[in-house]
Amino acid sequence: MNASPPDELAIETRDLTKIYGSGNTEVVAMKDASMQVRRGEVVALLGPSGSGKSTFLTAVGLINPPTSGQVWIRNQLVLDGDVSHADLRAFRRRHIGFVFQKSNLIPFLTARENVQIALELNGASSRKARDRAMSLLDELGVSDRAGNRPSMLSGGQQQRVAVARALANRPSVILADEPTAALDGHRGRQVMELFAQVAHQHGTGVIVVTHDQRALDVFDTTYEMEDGIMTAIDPAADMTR
Ligand SMILES: Nc1ncnc2c1ncn2[C@@H]1O[C@H](COP(=O)(O)OP(=O)(O)OP(=O)(O)O)[C@@H](O)[C@H]1O
Repeated sequence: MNASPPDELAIETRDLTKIYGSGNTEVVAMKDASMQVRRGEVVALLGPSGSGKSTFLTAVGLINPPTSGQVWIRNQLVLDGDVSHADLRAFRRRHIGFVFQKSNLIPFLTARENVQIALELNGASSRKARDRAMSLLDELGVSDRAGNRPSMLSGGQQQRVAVARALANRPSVILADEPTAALDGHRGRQVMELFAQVAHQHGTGVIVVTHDQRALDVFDTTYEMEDGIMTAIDPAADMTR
């Protein structure tokens, strides 16, 4: 399924710095944050509240550009400081899937329709979108809930549908912001394992911001942020720098 060279980078950030405000109110939320994520690699990003994790994730997600530094996606320079080198909306839709703390599914659509609409918004015909939505739900173990609305699903099932939706357009990268915060330990671990499985199978680079230390063995690499400074805490990460 992954026809690209195995060491191709899904995402790379070079020296991302974000400064909010100026003068007395200046906050350096992120300083020279550099990360490389290979296709198929799953990365955890840890750090206390206010350490800059969301600032990093929203910069990588092309939502909140850095003050300086570069974001590369699939070896293409996309952001250099706040200067865009691509149509960010189109690029985001094509290359990035998001998973949030709560599943953010559309409440009046069924599980299948929630996945299908992501595909249709990207130009797929309704028949193709429907077939792919069903096959993703099947892969994620929730096809039996395809016809149910989110309120009929458990938290873990909702997150599985959210992962299916994030994968729908075959993104290069999935960014997940505390996706297991609303789940108990067992279900949280299952969702983390799912990220690893989909990353490996689809060749997707995954970055998961988490406070959950219990499932860290699922990740290929772990980074930590503290006061805006990001450090790789897995020795293997040094190989990629
Ligand atoms: N829009 C903003 N304006 C000014 N300061 C901000 C803004 N957004 C974030 N900050 C500050 O930047 C720093 C990093 O915040 P950020 O939200 O990235 O941290 P975080 O690690 O994601 O925290 P949490 O785990 O609580 O979500 C904090 O000091 C925060 O107060």
